[in-house]
Amino acid sequence: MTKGTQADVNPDLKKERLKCNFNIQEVTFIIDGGKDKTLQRKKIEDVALNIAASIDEVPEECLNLKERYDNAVRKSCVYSNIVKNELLEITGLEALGSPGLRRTADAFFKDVSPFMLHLGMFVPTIIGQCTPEQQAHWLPKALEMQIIGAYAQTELGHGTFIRGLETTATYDPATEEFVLHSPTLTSTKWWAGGLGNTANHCIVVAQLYTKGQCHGTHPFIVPIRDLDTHEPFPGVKVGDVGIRMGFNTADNGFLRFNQYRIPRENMMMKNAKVMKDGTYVKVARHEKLTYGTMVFVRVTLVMEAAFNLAKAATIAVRYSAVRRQSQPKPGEPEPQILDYPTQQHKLFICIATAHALQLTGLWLWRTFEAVLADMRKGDTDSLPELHALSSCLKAVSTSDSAALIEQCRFACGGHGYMLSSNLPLLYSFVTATRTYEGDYTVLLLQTARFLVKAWEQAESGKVLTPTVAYLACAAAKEKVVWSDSVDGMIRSFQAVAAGKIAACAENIKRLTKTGTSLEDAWQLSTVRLVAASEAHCRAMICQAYWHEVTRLTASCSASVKIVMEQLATLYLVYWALETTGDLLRYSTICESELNKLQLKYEELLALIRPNAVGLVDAFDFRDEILHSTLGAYDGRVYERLMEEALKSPLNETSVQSSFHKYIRPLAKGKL
Ligand SMILES: CC/C=C\C/C=C\C/C=C\C/C=C\C/C=C\C/C=C\C=C\C(=O)SCCNC(=O)CCNC(=O)[C@H](O)C(C)(C)COP(=O)(O)OP(=O)(O)OC[C@H]1O[C@@H](n2cnc3c(N)ncnc32)[C@H](O)[C@@H]1OP(=O)(O)O
Ligand SMILES: Cc1cc2nc3c(=O)[nH]c(=O)nc-3n(C[C@H](O)[C@H](O)[C@H](O)COP(=O)(O)OP(=O)(O)OC[C@H]3O[C@@H](n4cnc5c(N)ncnc54)[C@H](O)[C@@H]3O)c2cc1C
Repeated sequence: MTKGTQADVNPDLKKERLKCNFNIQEVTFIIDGGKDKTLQRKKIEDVALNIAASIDEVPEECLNLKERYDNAVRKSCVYSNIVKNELLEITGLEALGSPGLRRTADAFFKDVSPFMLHLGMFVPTIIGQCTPEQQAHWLPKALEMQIIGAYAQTELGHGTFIRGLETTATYDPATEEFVLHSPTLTSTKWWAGGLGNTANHCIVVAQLYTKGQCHGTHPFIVPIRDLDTHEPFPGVKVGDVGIRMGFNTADNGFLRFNQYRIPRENMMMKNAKVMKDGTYVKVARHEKLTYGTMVFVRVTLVMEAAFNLAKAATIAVRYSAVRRQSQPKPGEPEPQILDYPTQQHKLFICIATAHALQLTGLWLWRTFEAVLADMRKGDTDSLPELHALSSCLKAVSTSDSAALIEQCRFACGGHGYMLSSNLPLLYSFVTATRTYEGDYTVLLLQTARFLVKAWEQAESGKVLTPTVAYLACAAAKEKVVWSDSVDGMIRSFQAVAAGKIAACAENIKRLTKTGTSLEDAWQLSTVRLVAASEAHCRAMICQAYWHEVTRLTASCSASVKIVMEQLATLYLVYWALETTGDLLRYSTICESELNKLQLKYEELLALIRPNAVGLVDAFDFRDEILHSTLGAYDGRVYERLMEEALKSPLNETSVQSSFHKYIRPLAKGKL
């Protein structure tokens, strides 16, 4: 946070900060995952942001496409040197996934670094899919930036359906090489970040053929450009996919192979090997371990969703404290828009959701680490549950985050539409997360597979894994008794999820009994399955969020415990009100209880109101990271809007050349 002197701060924001009745730093520690994490993050920010402050002479958005890309590469090189020489020194390799690194990256790039996928997927895939010997070869080069990599899985014709990928890698035992080939237009690799112009290496997911047999998709490390000249190698055709809604500095690319050869050792061989003679050897115990990088990234995307939403909430809440509009009481001054309950309704759920996703994301990360530890011992039993968990949480968190960031933009009125508010860019960046790394619907359907199986196990009295244990109680199929206590609301959300899952299972059973194939019965139930999966995910977020708040505030000051619990309760009540139809169907809630719930919601808005600015201050974003005229710590909104407007290239001269060329001749009838 760039606090400046108190004299510079907008008086309304100053008053808001005096109203705040809890210790902001304690909340920051909770959100970061502990005091040590906060201190480490701040240390990283202090190192990196000194340099970031002067990194852009002209605002990114005023450059043309090519200039923006070149500028992003320049900044990426500066930034990766800082990462390599200074930040990794602070925390070791762990820094790659640290919040400090994520945050400081945003100070350098308003959009996205073309190196993001190198650190975000290329390096993690080397760690997850290579043997120790392969890691020893590739990892130091990647970390030293001697090579830059991308992750090319998606093709023009297929993204979701990985088994349908068309690129082939055919083993030739005579030369001990794989021959990579793109047999059709639709087999062209498409979308990989960093691939278009930046990367010289690429992880390519291709159908593996050896001894005339196809063994399904496997990952390969493929050199695509000469390290000195950067020219693509013969047999490689690579380029940019064209202008996108966002991600325009991410360098998303396409890639085609024409009988292109790589050494046998470039197959990533942790989970499967091809021997010199072409014999295929499966090493992994679980069929889907080659999908490991996707699971890893889905897990990280939950906290990524929280992070971006927290930024938008900070911008919109600070702006709403500064902005005054309308005159609800004649003769009185215009109120701060934050005083309108409708504005509170738009914004406090954003703060609460950012907390819910961050705390759930930290819990998911710990679960991921535990599953990874089991897998290192050869035990893959908990992988299906992790896949189900990470799939639905990735889907719901990214979808909620995108929708609420857009809500924050609406909450800022016209000024929210300015690029300088940073809300449009944030939205275009986050809305992509709903699609990449697994589309929303597709991932919810993956979780649904797990849920239907779990329901069948519950019905037959089998022991259930922790995240679906609630289904055992629901097998009685009676409406749950409604209570507006926190536990009561969570039980009701679980009853809704269980009821929906049961209805799906019954529908599938009914259809198959009357002669429909299982595949068709599944398809005919998918609208309900997605809804069931979403309800399960919501119940899980509510439970994890409340559990974490209780655990983490046990040793906090009373005021912090109160404000954290108010927010968590708001989240639960909000979702109860959003899903009243479901509650009426699966719980005993009635009209009077719904009215009581609405009142409780409105009371919570009023209780949170004095702490709203304190709560977003607790996200602890420095101005260099927020990049927003509306959201800076000092609240000098109007001054900043004017300063940014004056930087527009259209203000460089008072008369544009187009006036003399077109408008004047038009007026004189000479055009
Ligand atoms: C200088 C540096 C600057 C900055 C850097 C700083 C910071 C950056 C840090 C952070 C930034 C944040 C993020 C960065 C990361 C990425 C950003 C952008 C890029 C995105 C990249 C991509 O999108 S890569 C491509 C991703 N693609 C997908 O996700 C495809 C989705 N499809 C699938 O996953 C699968 O095809 C499918 C799951 C839908 C179906 O698979 P299929 O093989 O057909 O399986 P099924 O037949 O459906 O199921 C069979 C059983 O297998 C089980 N299953 C499926 N998947 C898994 C799995 N992953 N794990 C375990 N089990 C799995 C499934 O449940 C079935 O089980 P049953 O028991 O039911 O049979
Ligand atoms: C900004 C961005 C960056 C990306 N970066 C990378 C990258 O670095 N590397 C990489 O390999 N890929 C990358 N991707 C690709 C991304 O992973 C895919 O776009 C994503 O997995 C969705 O696949 P698709 O595009 O094939 O969509 P499709 O699967 O064609 O989806 C289209 C529609 O069909 C529906 N649908 C599809 N299958 C089913 C089904 N079985 N049941 C019901 N509905 C279905 C979907 O819900 C969706 O509504 C990126 C994409 C974006 C947008």
